Amino acid sequence: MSFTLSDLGWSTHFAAQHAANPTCDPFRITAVHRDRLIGINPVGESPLLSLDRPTGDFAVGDWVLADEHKRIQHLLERRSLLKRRAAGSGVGTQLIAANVDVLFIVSSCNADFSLPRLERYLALAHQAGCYPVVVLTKADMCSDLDDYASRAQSLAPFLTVLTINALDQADLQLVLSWCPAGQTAALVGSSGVGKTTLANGMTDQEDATAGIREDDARGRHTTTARALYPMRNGGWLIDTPGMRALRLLDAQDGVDEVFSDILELSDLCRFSDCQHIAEPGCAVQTAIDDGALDAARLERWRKLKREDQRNSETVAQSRARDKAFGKMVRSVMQDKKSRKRL
Ligand SMILES: Nc1nc2c(ncn2[C@@H]2O[C@H](COP(=O)(O)OP(=O)(O)OP(=O)(O)O)[C@@H](O)[C@H]2O)c(=O)[nH]1
Ligand SMILES: [Zn+2]
Repeated sequence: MSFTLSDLGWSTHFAAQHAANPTCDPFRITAVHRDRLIGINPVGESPLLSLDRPTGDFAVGDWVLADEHKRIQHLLERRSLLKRRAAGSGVGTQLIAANVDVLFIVSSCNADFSLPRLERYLALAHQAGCYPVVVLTKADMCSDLDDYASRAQSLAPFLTVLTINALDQADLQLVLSWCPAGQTAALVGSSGVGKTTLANGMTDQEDATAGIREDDARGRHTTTARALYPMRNGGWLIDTPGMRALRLLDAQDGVDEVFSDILELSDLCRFSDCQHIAEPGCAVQTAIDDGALDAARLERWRKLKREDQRNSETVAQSRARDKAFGKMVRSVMQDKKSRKRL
């Protein structure tokens, strides 16, 4: 099956960048490996080489320009980027997906439903530059559906909230209609809410699990996991293990956007550095007293900001912390040694 560039999500945003380097061919990245990348274009899918930069600089969904030897010459400016703090103790950034138009934030109409969690994901969507759509699954097993929907809706006036049964074809069509042909979606949400069910329902299941066959360096056929799947309606779905473990990273702007009501109130506080605890003339506390602002929402905002600050700790800060820890360990060891000698 072949796709045109616009089928693959190409737009004037990318065409303008290609115009500056017309001798190169555009490819959309479908998989990122340690030593190479896989790209797709109207001719088909093929391995691409990155000579100047590590493959970790690229994300599934990226558009690149490659020369006739399939060497990547340019990474095109992204429309959106989902990233996370790399696993482990390092402070590196791991790119998760690029050029995602719609982020489906999946939760279910049961115990998983949690406003703080939805807010986190909303902040993430804003930060990345994706359009958020809240999808509440298991509607068929819930008796107070409107209650869940209106609580989610209360997070933002124009937030799109869908309540669906992920096993129902008509409901799947409704979800798909929010990511039309040529657009790219991704799913986030906790374990068990129905992401796999949705992903399978929105894509051609066989195709989604098929992977890519390619020749490795020794000419052997290998099958590698693909991460960009065509959806039934001509849209695309990015699904990677990293996508399932997203945390907030440098999401300050996103957090501020989700809690813009609190920020607007803060502007009215008497003191510009008001902590909204018990200061005189605090507009935030007044709003809580008046019932205009939920105290729990203020608490959630604080928690999210703290978490974000920790996650955004700079390399220097983290090194300093590690150094201080190393020093402490050494002095304890020294202490032990000198005590042994006694
Ligand atoms: N009745 C009903 N069952 C659903 C719905 N969505 C998902 N399920 C079921 O819930 C279970 C979990 O769904 P999954 O799709 O595996 O959830 P997941 O989010 O992919 O979970 P992880 O793979 O752990 O990340 C499965 O048994 C699904 O069949 C729904 O809307 N209605
Ligand atoms: Zn205040």
